[in-house]
Amino acid sequence: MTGPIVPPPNVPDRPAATPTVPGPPAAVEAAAPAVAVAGLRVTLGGVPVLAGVDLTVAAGEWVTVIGPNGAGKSTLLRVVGGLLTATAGSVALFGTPGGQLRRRERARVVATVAQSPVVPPGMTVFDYALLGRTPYIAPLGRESAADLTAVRGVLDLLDLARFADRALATLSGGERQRVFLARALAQGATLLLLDEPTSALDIGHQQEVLELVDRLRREHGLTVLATMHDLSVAGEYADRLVLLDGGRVVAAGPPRAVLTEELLAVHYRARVRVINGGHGPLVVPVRAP
Ligand SMILES: Nc1ncnc2c1ncn2[C@@H]1O[C@H](COP(=O)(O)OP(=O)(O)OP(=O)(O)O)[C@@H](O)[C@H]1O
Repeated sequence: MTGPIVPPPNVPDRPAATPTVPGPPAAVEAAAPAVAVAGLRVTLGGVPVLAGVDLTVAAGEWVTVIGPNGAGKSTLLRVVGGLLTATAGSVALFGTPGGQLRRRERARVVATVAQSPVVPPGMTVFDYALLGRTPYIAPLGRESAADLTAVRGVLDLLDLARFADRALATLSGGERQRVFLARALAQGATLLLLDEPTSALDIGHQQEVLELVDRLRREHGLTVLATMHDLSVAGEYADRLVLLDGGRVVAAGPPRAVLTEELLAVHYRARVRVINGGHGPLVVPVRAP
């Protein structure tokens, strides 16, 4: 990305839910956590995937869920984003029970970048990012000039303007991953759910994208709930890490408390060295002697 980073036009100025969200008065909403998950259980195909998860994310906070393959990280994000219904337990977004949010209202509050979103065949990059504006467009209506401006702004922000007219399917994996994020930012939601958002990005674009998200968080009150496999990067950007294993939270706290050689040996069966980094611990895999 070149040039100054500017926020997309529809990212709200404050972290609390927008007036479109039903529920308690604004003063109460502002104090409510962005995400409050309690006793969450999910059973899929007869298998317990989440086995009683509690999780709170404060408004404006960045929390990253880590854990080995199959731990339940994506499932947790899907439930928080309203894409999957829990077997038991509760989810509230900015103080409003998730079940009370209608689809359009939810889309103004929470935007999800899934691991492998479905790409409609033949759709251009611009039109895909424009899908993020759906919650603001009346049924059977057309997008407004403000919607088009918002999409252009987000594509500029993510260094994607030159791809605007290209079919999304013709982009590289990393370029496409930035387009998925563009659609989520165009949505202007206050809560961003990022499931492995940088897994296909080169190290430079990885830093640019995460710095951009962090800047939007600091300057515009975005709340971020992410999953990541790169533990060093997870620790550098998150205020808190939540370590999930077997559908349960087994550790949670600041990166220094969670990224320890002992915990990573037990839960990832990994041999690592943890060293001090600028913003958080750095996790270096080491071979057996
Ligand atoms: N529809 C389903 N039926 C049965 N099991 C499922 C279903 N969907 C997911 N699972 C299982 O639930 C578990 C958790 O999956 P999930 O994708 O949440 O894990 P994850 O922590 O995100 O993993 P990864 O790091 O590999 O992306 C896995 O063991 C997965 O096989």
